Amino acid sequence: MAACSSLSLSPKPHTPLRYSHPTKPHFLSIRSCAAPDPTPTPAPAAAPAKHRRPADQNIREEARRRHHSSPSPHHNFSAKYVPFTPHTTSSSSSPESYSLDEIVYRSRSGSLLDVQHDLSALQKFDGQYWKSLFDSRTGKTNWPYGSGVWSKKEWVLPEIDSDHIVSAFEGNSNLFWAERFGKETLGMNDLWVKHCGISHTGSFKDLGMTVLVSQVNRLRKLNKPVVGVGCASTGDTSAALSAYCAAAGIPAIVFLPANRISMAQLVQPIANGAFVLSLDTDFDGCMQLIREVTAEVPIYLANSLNSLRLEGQKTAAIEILQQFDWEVPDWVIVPGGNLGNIYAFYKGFTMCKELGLVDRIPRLVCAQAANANPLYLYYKSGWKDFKSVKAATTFASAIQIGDPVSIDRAVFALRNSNGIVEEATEEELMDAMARADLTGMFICPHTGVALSALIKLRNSGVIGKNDRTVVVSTAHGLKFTQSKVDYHSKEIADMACRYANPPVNVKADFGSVMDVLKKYLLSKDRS
Ligand SMILES: Cc1ncc(COP(=O)(O)O)c(C=O)c1O
Ligand SMILES: N[C@@H](CCOP(=O)(O)O)C(=O)O
Repeated sequence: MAACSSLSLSPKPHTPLRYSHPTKPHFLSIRSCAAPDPTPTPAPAAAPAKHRRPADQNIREEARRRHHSSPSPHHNFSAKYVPFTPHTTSSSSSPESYSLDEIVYRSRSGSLLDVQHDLSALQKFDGQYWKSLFDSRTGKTNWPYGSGVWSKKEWVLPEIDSDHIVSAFEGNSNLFWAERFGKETLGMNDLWVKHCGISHTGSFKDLGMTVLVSQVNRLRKLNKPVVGVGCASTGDTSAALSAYCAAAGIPAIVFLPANRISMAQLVQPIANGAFVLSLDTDFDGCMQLIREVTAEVPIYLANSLNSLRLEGQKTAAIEILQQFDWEVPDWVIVPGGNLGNIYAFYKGFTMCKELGLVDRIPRLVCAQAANANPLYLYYKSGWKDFKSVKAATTFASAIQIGDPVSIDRAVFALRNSNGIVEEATEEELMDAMARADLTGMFICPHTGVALSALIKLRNSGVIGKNDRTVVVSTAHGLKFTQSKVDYHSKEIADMACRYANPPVNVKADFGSVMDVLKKYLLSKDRS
């Protein structure tokens, strides 16, 4: 029932909805209409273009020139890898550390790593300084600061040369005021959806991938042995990795669980020229394999096990604060799978507090699909008994993960933010997605999971009606259209699909059209 696909790229055999297409001219005929006129009238003499760069210059070179003429005063900011432990704080010192130019994913004891910034160097500047700096860069075309991630470069990868950065000017995503959904579904007036999926490859993964691929680009320039970059994926990490690697001319290798990701996700790495392996296993099996392969071959590991990714993802949290003019929301709800993102949000909020931009952090909620809920079960056990699960099929296919690599990071983030874990059944997440869409959004099933968590916490009174709440939307709904087609066709076993809105088949004559239209308008009149 979940969004499935096969590598053959053959159309799905069963297409429940039949929308009729108006007859379109063949694309060749459109092209011939637009063919250049053999005797074009001469264009009027163009006015001299203002602010145009000479043909041999670009924004990267401008940044390089700016840097040479006035080198950045921030040269003493630095960051390194330290082992992640539940007691790691941004200022604790560890005897074990690694340069970010080393290729290392785990500590000597096998724990995860964390990127630790030199907080005392950053603290030489007050909160107001950082706010003004970030605000001054937002949404511009200056390389690389126009990116929502690189506008926070000093807090992300302070030492990388801007010239090595691979960016699509990601971030700066819409913080959408969910006015109608908030009011009609939950009686809330301050509900927001952070649309991280309205982005370069259609998910929040772009935020971390620009950082990881930029660092790989640097490593290759430093002649480190990196022949390519690889990941296991449920479809979004692979899309982001492939796009950024294609932009940089670096080989990308992606391991995908066969028939478990959407067609739109599958075609992304294919189109971007990645080496795509479709494996007869689930995501956890792909993850195991990529870890074994990257231990043998100099392929750099791009999953969030690699803490570099989280440095980019944390900027979404900083961006939310920035968008609220540095006022802290009460709640932030994040759908969780491999569990890197919930920690990234915690880290972004915490850095803003430690560096004096805000005085508290929001409470975090991690939302899981009930069919893939190891964190939820752990939370319910009072954090006593973690067991990985065999993740079952879910419409929220990108979080169909039973053995999350960042489990320790997630627990740390939730404990330190007075956080909560919720879960959503298939029916709950699909209904929540449909209800949000009916108020003008077009969200993915994972965002449906987060909205279901919100509905539960609001109904139980944990989240108050005036609480400022942000739901993080992690991918674009257009990547998951099959789930919406299934829902609106009411073709899902054991699901009422209460908010389905199937098209009406009607005879193509005026009388028949008027009959159904009148009925529809009357029903609207009564509602
Ligand atoms: C669309 C989408 N939402 C949510 C998640 C969960 O993020 P994380 O794995 O960091 O928990 C993922 C990937 O896992 C995803 O692709
Ligand atoms: N949803 C992810 C799963 C892998 O997560 P990652 O953050 O560890 O790369 C995907 O799209 O692959």
